Amino acid sequence: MARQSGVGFFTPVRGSLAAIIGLSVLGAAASVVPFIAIVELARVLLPGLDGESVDTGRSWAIVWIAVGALVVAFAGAFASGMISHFADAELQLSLRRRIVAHLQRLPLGWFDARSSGAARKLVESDVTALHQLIAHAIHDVIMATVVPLLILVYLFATQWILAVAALVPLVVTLVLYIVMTGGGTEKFQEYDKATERLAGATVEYVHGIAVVKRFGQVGRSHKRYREEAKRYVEFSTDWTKDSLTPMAMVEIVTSPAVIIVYLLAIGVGIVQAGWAQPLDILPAVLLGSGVVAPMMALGATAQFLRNAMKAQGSLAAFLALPPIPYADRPVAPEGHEVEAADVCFSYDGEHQVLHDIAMSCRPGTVTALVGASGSGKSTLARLVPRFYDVTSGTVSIGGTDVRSVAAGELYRRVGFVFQDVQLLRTSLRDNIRLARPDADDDEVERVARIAQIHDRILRFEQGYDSVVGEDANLSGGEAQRVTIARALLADAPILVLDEATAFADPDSEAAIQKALSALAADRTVLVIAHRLHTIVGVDQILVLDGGRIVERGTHADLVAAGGRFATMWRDYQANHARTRPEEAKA
Ligand SMILES: Nc1ncnc2c1ncn2[C@@H]1O[C@H](COP(=O)(O)OP(=O)(O)OP(=O)(O)O)[C@@H](O)[C@H]1O
Repeated sequence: MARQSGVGFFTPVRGSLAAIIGLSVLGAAASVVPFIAIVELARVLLPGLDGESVDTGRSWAIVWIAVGALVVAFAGAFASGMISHFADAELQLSLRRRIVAHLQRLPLGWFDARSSGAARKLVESDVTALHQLIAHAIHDVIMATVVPLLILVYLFATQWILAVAALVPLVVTLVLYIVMTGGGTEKFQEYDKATERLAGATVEYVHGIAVVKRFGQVGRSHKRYREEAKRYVEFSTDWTKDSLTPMAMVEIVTSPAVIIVYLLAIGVGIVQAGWAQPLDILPAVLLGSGVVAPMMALGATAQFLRNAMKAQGSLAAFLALPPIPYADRPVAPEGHEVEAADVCFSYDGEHQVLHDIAMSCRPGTVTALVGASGSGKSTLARLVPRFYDVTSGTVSIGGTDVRSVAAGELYRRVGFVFQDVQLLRTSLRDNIRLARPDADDDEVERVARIAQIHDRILRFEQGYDSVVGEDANLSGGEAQRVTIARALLADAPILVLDEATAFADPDSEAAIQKALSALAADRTVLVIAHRLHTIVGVDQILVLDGGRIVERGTHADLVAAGGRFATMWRDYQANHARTRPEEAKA
């Protein structure tokens, strides 16, 4: 499937590719002609040494043909180089557009499960890797095949024994290459793996340095890095050692001087044997080294080609990801009730993460999802804004299946604030009014006040015009309050919230709680609750365990029932009486 969608990659530059191939073949062919011309010129001029008359007209014709061929060779190489760079730019643009268009059609969950680095790698590195293929490799490969082929045809036409002799260095080189690369792709795969492992260990070492230092594990992490570096060096050394002798042999058999002397020796032999005229040696001496030389230039190209193939594979796999389907005839929801009926869900089609979920969240109420880590709270919450589609059953808003609601309509109705806060590298003002770019400054400030972030913003020199990541470096809790302000301004009637735990310094946490309460007023709210004191007053609590709702009711109901929630609450209070007495009492 991945392969199929890769087929269309080059469609926008098909014409240019044909031109590149045509011009490269022409240039390659023309580059051989001057050498043939020298041989032919020798045939015309050398008899003159013996006092015979020389056909000057023919001599000049040959010279002009050689000059013309040189011009064509240079022009062909220049034009194909130019077209290939234009085609490369065009291909990169078209691919980047396809990637971005496809990104927009993917389920939001795809982004959730990946860092932004994954998308960046596709758009930047993988697309750039194709540059070498279009801009250089096609021309190089054509030169490396057409030139030797034409030379061999010419040599066979003039003196077949020398033609066979000229083939020998090529065959020897190919055999030596096979020996050096350990019989094909295996060694390269091993090399790739060693490089990847070393890169992984390096990243882990550099990124994790703060954490490992904190836990006194520097030695361990450093050890892994050292081991991988050692393994890499050992692999490279072994490989180099194994290929040292064949590499030296390749250098020798492909050296033009060696080839010329070798062909001269054979030439002298066959002239002595009376199988050829002295002039018949000239073509092989002049052109013989050209059989293997262009092939040698392919060495560096091969590595770029492998990268390009890999990039093409990952781009094809990405473009083959199924987009989220939207209804041809969207239905507008009537009301803001959120319901789930018989919902089952699996990320991978094998392990079911949610089982037979039924829930109903009425407008103007707050529903809290609680449960152990991994019980499925985030997954269930993410089904409402269609980060993923249910495997079976339905999630609906206002009585309409979310799959039947138009994308824009769905995001207008369902706001979400998750913990992995995403702020854009633009002004705080624009970050807040992302969903409503027409909102005026007063409105932006109003929501920022409610979200408890206004004062903090004013403390930046540029205030609301501070650019995130440049003028304004926000803490996790502050960033989350900016996204709360954004959600307030977007004014979606349904809200899915992930209560912050990651940024739980007491001041920030209290501010976030206040901001969240403001956000919740008059909406249908589904909140993933981690700290139970914050949900004492909510309208209903759904307790999840292993992807099932095992209890539901108000806080008082559930505590009175003495079931799982009651135990959670007791444990929570016991823990927090020690750490945060004011919360436990709440
Ligand atoms: N993107 C994903 N791909 C595959 N499996 C996933 C993905 N996200 C979560 N899971 C799995 O689904 C199950 C439910 O995870 P989920 O994040 O919904 O639980 P949770 O109750 O929200 O946990 P936490 O409180 O730790 O956030 C877990 O077993 C988790 O490993």
